[in-house]
Order: sequence, then structure tokens, then C-alpha cells
Amino acid sequence: MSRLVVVSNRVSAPRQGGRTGGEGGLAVGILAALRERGGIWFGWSGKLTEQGGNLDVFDAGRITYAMLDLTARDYEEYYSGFANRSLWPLFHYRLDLADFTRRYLAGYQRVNALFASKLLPALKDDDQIWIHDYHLIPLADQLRQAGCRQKIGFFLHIPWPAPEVLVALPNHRSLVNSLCAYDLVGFQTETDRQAFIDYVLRDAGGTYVDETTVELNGRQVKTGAFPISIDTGNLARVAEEAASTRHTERLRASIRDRDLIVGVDRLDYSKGLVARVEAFEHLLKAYPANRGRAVFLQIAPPSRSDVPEYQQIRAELEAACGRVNAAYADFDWTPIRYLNKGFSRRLLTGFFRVSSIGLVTPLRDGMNLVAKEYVACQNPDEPGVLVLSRFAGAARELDGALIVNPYDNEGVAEALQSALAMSRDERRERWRTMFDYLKRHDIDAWRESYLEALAEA
Ligand SMILES: O=P(O)(O)OC[C@H]1O[C@H](O[C@H]2O[C@H](CO)[C@@H](O)[C@H](O)[C@H]2O)[C@H](O)[C@@H](O)[C@@H]1O
Ligand SMILES: O=c1ccn([C@@H]2O[C@H](COP(=O)(O)OP(=O)(O)O)[C@@H](O)[C@H]2O)c(=O)[nH]1
Repeated sequence: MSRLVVVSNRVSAPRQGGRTGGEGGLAVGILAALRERGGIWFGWSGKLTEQGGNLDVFDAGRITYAMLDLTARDYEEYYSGFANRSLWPLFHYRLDLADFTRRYLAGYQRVNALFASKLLPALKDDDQIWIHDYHLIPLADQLRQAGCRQKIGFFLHIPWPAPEVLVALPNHRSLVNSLCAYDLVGFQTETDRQAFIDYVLRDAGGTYVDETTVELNGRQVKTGAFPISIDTGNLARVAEEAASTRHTERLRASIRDRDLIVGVDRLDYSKGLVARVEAFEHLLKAYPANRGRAVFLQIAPPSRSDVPEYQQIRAELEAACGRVNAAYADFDWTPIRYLNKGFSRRLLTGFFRVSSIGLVTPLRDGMNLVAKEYVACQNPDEPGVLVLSRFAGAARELDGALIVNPYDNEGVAEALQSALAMSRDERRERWRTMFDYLKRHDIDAWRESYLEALAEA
């Protein structure tokens, strides 16, 4: 079998230690995928040095880590700048927050060229190369220009926007052209894939080769939807063990006979956290029986804190939580527990298991692994209910959830109320459909289906 070389900006390496979730679902998903098959994981070390460009290589288990240092300027222009102030808001339909400063684009191209120059000497002829996410879109093009002939696949973890939104990006055409240097471009959902095809055909003058392959500027690129998933079986086992650990017991004791609603998200404006607090507020207002009874635990580890829009959303979230608690709290009950820190996934599994509702209401999200993890962690006899935004990729698969529109606070409050009142039979039935689906469509199935398609591309 050929070697698998995975490339992503974010790497979850054991040496970095103390993982607390701020790193997000990409790192969780790739680690799970690589653990089983083994291979090389190449990416940013998370370190900033004066010169940048130093490559640290070491083995851990079946994975060889190759991690590159960047400079503070790279970090500002490539990561905080083009990746997270240009592409991220645009691809999440937040044109109002997008900043297309040209210096960011130059930094993005420079760092992609650096990745290519450091990766190239490490490659063997029959390697399978799998590049991940919006930070590294031009990487295959850079590798091709330097003579790389291996199969190269790309997987986008975030949504691909509709063409009318994409064209607001000043360099939209060259970004799409550079995607055509891949043999296979994978998306989270069919909607994302279709939006890409629409742009290629209608805006860029490309043509269909067959149902999944398009041709643009003389290059053919195959496309596919490959919804990322979780290590379902393993997570279910971990959650069962976690049900009786010290931390879970402490949480359970603090909730007593009340209803726990749990949310776990990086503190990102795409996650809809302020609207979520407002929906919970509406639940307390419209259904007063929940006062003194419902507890909303929101875990929100800081993310991309150097980016001003993230500082802004943090201030807004803190104000919203403070306002609701001030209005409704009593001497023996605080409605919202807002935690601006992360927890290990092991602890989270126990938290998911003792909660009545998993509340996942992003305004846009590529997939949202938390939604899938919540399902995997439930007690089969007494499962909680997943309340899930229609704008998360996961909503395409988890049809046993209560699907909501996160912009509609009153609608979300109604769904919360239905979830709290739901019979055990209905909860079990909804959960069973989702759990069985996630057992079949787990992280191994994701990796295998992508790599098979890449081999055939
Ligand atoms: O690396 P960071 O800047 O700290 O951000 C964390 C990750 O956020 C995004 O995660 C996405 O990938 C998940 C798994 O496919 C998906 O469920 C979620 O919807 C996406 O938002 C980002 O795409 C990653 O590159 C970041 O590492
Ligand atoms: O305190 C935290 C918060 C999140 N996570 C993990 O981070 C990932 C978040 O992935 P998701 O796809 O939901 O969103 P992203 O952060 O990638 O946008 C999930 O595996 C969570 O369990 C964690 O381990 N600890």
C-alpha cells in the first residue's frame, strides 16, 4: 500500500500536549483517520520563530509528524489574515466581516509556497497526498509547478459558498483555478459540491466531463461529497465509562434533578452562540416552568483570539450571558453556565451523556463533529435529544435530530421545549436511527471512501 501523506495547517501532535478542544474538529478527524492507517502528518507546528521554516520531524505510534515553524508575519498574514479574515467569513456567508487586504493574500501565497518547498523533498513517487482545508488551497498548484506528479487530493472542511457569494473574493478565479491542480476535491456535503460545480460551469467557463468531473483550463478535476465523521464505536465506549467518573458525578450532583442543556463550540461567530443564548432566554420567558429547572451549560474555548471579530463575539456573548443570568437567576439557580475554556474530549463524553439536550445551532458550519459526538455518547436506554441547526453539514445526515433555524430564536425555544417534553420512546427511536447511521458512517468509512475515490481519480 502506498504511503499516506496528510497535510493540514493545524496538527494535533502528542508533543503539543494539553489538548483542550480549541484546535477543533479537523484535528480530531484527521488524527482518528491517521491512527488507523498510519502515515505522515505535515503541517504548522503552532510555533512562531524569528526565521520560520524550521521542520521538526518525529514519530509517535503509526504517525510520523513533520511540523513547520512560521514567523509572526506569516501567522498574521496567512493564518489570521487571509485564512481567517478573508476566506473564513466569506465561506461562512459573513461578507460583512470579510477583509480582503492584499497583503494577506501575498502572505497566504508565500506560506503555501513554503509548505510546498519543505514538503517536496520528503515525498516518494507512489505517495498518496491528502491536503486539507482552506488554508492550503494553492498547495497542489505549487507542488505541481515544482514537478510533483503524485495523486493529490483536497478536502474542504468548511462550506463552499454559493457563486454569488464567492465572487466577492477579489481573487476568486485564481483560487478556483488552483483547486483544479488536484485530482480529487472533496466537500462535506452535496450542496457544497454543487455550489463549486455551479461556479466552475457558470462563472469560469468550465465543462462537465462526467457527473462528478469537470474540466477547467485544460485540467480535469473529480469532485465528491464525503461527510466527515467520528470514531463512533470507540466514543460510545468512552462515554459509557465516563458516565461514572468523578467529573461527570460532580456535574450530575450540581444539576440534581434539573434538565441540562449542553453546547460545546469554539468561540466563533459562525457557531451562533449569541442567538443561542437568546433562544434559551426565550425558553425561560415563554415557558416559565423552566425557570429554576433548566440549566444551559455552554463550553466555549477561545479560538483565533488575535482576530478582532473573535474578540468582538466574545464580548457580545459575555454580555448576553450576563444579561440573561441577571434577569432570571435566583439564589439557588443560575440559568446559564458559560465557560470560556475547553475540556478534554474524554470529559466531554460524560457531560454529553448526562445532559437532556445537545444544543448545536451554528449559523453555518462545514460539518460540526460535536453534533455527531453528542449522539454517540448517549445512554441507549435514556438518550438525550439533539437540537441541530439546519445550517450545519451534520443536519444532512442526522435526521433524528430536531432540526431548527438558528436565526429564529422563538423556533429554537419551541424545539427546546419539545425536546424537554419528549417521551422516552420517541427519544430512543430518534437516537437509534442516528446512532446506527453513525456506526456505519464513521471516521474509518470517511477515510476509506475518500482515499478510494482518490485512487480512482
Ligand atoms: O485551527 P483553528 O483555526 O484553531 O480552528 C479549528 C478548526 O476549525 C475548522 O473546523 C472545521 O472542521 C471540522 C471537521 O471537518 C468541521 O466539523 C467544522 O464544521 C469545520 O469548521 C477549520 O475548518 C479547521 O481547519 C480548523 O483547524
Ligand atoms: O472544549 C472542547 C471543545 C471542543 N472539543 C472538540 O473539538 C471538536 C470541534 O469540532 P467541530 O467539528 O464541532 O467544530 P470546529 O471547532 O472544528 O469548527 C470536537 O471534536 C469537540 O469534541 C474538545 O475536545 N474540547
